[in-house]
Amino acid sequence: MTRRPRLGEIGLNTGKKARLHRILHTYGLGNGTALFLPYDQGLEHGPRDFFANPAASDPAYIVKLAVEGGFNGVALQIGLAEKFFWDYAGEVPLILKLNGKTDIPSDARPLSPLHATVADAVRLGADAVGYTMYVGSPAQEEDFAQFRVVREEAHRLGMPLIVWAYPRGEAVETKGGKDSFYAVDYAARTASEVGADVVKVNFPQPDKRSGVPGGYAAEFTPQQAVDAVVRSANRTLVLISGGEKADDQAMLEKAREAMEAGTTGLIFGRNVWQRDHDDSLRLVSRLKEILAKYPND
Ligand SMILES: O=C(CO)COP(=O)(O)O
Repeated sequence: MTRRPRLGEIGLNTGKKARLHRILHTYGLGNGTALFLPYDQGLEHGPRDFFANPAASDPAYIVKLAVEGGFNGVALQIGLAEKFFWDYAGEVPLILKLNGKTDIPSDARPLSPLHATVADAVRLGADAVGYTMYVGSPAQEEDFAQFRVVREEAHRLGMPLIVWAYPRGEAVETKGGKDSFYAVDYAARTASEVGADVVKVNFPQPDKRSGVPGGYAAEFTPQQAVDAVVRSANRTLVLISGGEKADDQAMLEKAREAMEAGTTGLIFGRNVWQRDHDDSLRLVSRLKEILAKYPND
């Protein structure tokens, strides 16, 4: 296992350190791990994600679930944060997603435009901001320029910056696919190089190409692949996302492998809220049993 970086050694300014400390050590299990509830799928995928559990289309239901489940944070876009976080402010950390897009246009030139600022996050009492970066997109240059402005503002205001690092674009598809180990590993490295405090990646899948260089060997076990991703992220903390709803056993195994490999935590949305309320909380307790085994100071 790659040793997960400690908060005290990742070069944060005071505001960033205080906020990340609150997220990791005051909320959730308080043991330095994190379980986040993301809720930007209504923008990113549209209403179809709520068909499995219509109650989840109500943001108030989700923010309450984040409090009841003892999450380390709930990730919302500005519109929902302004209307629904107020009732629970202080009870669960807010991660304000600053950019986002729909999946209606073709994915030829993925770029996620900004809808909010770090100053909005401060006003709303957020403990972190989230930025989606499409690594490898033909619009990467614009993305990097947009990100630089956010990074500077986050630094100035002492706000931890979490990058949702998504490999995207035609070039990525010819190099193993967006969820391949090559692409996820590169995205984690990119996020750390450009200044993310925390990076969120999908669980890496085996590379579909044959004859890839040794470092991307297809014989890696899933856990070895995540281990390499954590190493690539170096002093940027790594979160693994849940993805589409899958079998519980498979999800729990994914969570265990990720934590065993040295990730700091999990960001599971659809797998948590695309089921009824009590079932969501049951899965959350099982995920927390896993996190409890990997404390971090
Ligand atoms: O971070 C995420 C979306 O913003 C991950 O969500 P899912 O777990 O639903 O894939």
